[in-house]
Amino acid sequence: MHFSIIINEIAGGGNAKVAWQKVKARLDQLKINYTFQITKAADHATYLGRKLADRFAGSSDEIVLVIGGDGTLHQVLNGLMKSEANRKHPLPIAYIACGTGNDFARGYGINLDPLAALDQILAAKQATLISIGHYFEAIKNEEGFFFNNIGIGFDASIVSRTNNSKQKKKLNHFHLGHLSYLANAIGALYNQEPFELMVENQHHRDFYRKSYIVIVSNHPFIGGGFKIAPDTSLYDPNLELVVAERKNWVLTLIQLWRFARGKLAHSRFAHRYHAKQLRYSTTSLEFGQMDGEEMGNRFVDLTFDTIAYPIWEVPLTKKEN
Ligand SMILES: Nc1ncnc2c1ncn2[C@@H]1O[C@H](COP(=O)(O)OP(=O)(O)OP(=O)(O)O)[C@@H](O)[C@H]1O
Repeated sequence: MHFSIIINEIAGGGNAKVAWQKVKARLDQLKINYTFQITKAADHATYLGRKLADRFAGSSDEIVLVIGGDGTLHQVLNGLMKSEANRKHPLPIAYIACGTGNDFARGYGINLDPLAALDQILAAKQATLISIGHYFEAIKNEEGFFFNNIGIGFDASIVSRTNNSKQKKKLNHFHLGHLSYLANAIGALYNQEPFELMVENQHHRDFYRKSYIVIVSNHPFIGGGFKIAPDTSLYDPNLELVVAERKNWVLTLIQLWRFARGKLAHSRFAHRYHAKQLRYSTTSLEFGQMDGEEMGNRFVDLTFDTIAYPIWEVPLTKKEN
């Protein structure tokens, strides 16, 4: 078995660099066969993923190991999936989570200690098939894949603020990335105007005039551990869409309180869709995020479904997680 490793050393405010030193020492000690590349710029991981797929897709003894945060994982996946060969015979991905939010690690069951995560990878005898999100955006004619979630509006505005805040680095140092998310949520509230949304689910259309939380999830967690979609999992081929409308401050505060406690989806203050295929569109420019990566300010007409993807890592049991 050979591991092609992609490392984003700046993930988690530098956590990934420290993790990589430990992992490298262990790999050398165990005489594991590997090569590695360190990302040199934003989005470089997409390019590296594409190159690996071009070279190795279809090979049965090649694993792509990602060391970084959810954003790096997202980029590597999308780089790999740019290759037709990888779509037919996907290279398994292994992951050591060293980011700020680490939502995929929570959703899958990956120890946040890098050496313990490496043990989970080395213990795997076969790949575990999970469900990942696939989207097509009709206005810009773009498609891609996501492990965690895609959000527009409020959530994306938080991501943009969190990614650009100095506070993130500080809180990250104390492993409190989710607090940074929460702090920026308050700031985002002041700037986020509600917007019109059309949701299509099995030929039925719903219209929301004042939506502000619109999140499609592939597993329960967002923003460093908030449970936005408690009823879906990486083994469920369905996605979960949660829409919340902004009507007045009292309702907004109740919604956010429920969001923070992981209880928004099941409350009467939100609308929830659980389906294998979904579509939604906006009529105004809105910020978007995918797996914590910014999509920019744009109109969207998004169609979603899921596909299976192999992960080379023994998941933690519910008790261990
Ligand atoms: N050498 C580099 N210089 C600048 N940016 C980089 C470099 N390598 C990667 N990046 C960027 O770093 C960003 C953050 O990476 P990532 O999302 O993995 O970490 P994080 O934000 O700390 O974690 P999480 O997404 O789990 O909260 C990505 O958008 C990626 O494009």
